[in-house]
Amino acid sequence: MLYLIGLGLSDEKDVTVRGLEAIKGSDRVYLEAYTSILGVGKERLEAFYGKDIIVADRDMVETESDDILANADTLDISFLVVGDPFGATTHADLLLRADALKIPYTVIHNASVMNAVGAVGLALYNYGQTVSIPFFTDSWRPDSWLERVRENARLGLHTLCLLDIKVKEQSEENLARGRKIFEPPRYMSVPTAVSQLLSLLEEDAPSTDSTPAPEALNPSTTLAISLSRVGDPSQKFVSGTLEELSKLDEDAFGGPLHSFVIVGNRFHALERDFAARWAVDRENWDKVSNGVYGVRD
Ligand SMILES: C[S@@+](CC[C@H](N)C(=O)[O-])C[C@H]1O[C@@H](n2cnc3c(N)ncnc32)[C@H](O)[C@@H]1O
Repeated sequence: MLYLIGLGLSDEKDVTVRGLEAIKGSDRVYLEAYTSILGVGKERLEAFYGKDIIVADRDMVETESDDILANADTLDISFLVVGDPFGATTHADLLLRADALKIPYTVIHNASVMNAVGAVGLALYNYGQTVSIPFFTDSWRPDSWLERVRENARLGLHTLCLLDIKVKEQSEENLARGRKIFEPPRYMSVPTAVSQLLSLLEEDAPSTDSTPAPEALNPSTTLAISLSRVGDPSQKFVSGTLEELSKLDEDAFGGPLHSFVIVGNRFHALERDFAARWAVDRENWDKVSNGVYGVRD
């Protein structure tokens, strides 16, 4: 049996009782370690679960899934995913492969950033498409996600922006020379994401749609809410205009992981008042949210 197990968002104790029982009974335990991280390292998980853990990087999951699934028709294999196994990344490939090999699987769910984002105060019902913001490079400034944000904005819907994670990346030189030397992991912070967004807005990249929506995103009147380490005791939320968030330094948000929400242009009064609690500048929040934003029933 293959168990696909969500670990939740914070530390080793967020695993569910069913998840823990499955892990304890497994012959091999893998930890998917490239789409998200917990606030604690693998050693803490091993000590709590009483099991050795094999770290599965992207390469292993994408190209060696048959090794992960080896003998899973007679043995029990656990594949651990931070958050929920279907939160953002689906791991559908692994399940399809298991299916093709006639290996039965069980999914054990847990909390995900996709539902814990509710903690910032905006109703989950009022979110549109989620986007992932990739790191810009010197030669590549991917912006297709911005059109998704604008589509949501036209409908008055909020956008959850998940931020890029780079683990086991090779420098161009090491890649070219075939050297398996990896750069330190990088987790995109809110300041980086907001400054990338503002630089795209400055360029005013033409929309592929003729609807005149770009004005829906404006540095001084678009509200956003950051969430750092949601689900952890150290979690932190900050709300304000894009401009206000861009002026804060990294310390205002603390360590990874970070996400942020671009508020749609309509607020339910409860959403507005709840999210006001994290405002950088409460007076400005009230001015923008009451003056620029519409009201949702
Ligand atoms: C590809 S998603 C993986 C989601 C994970 N499977 C889940 O269900 O939560 C990873 C991104 O989600 C966001 N994220 C995950 N956990 C978070 C947390 N605890 N607080 C804030 N953002 C988080 C970060 O932007 C991170 O780069």
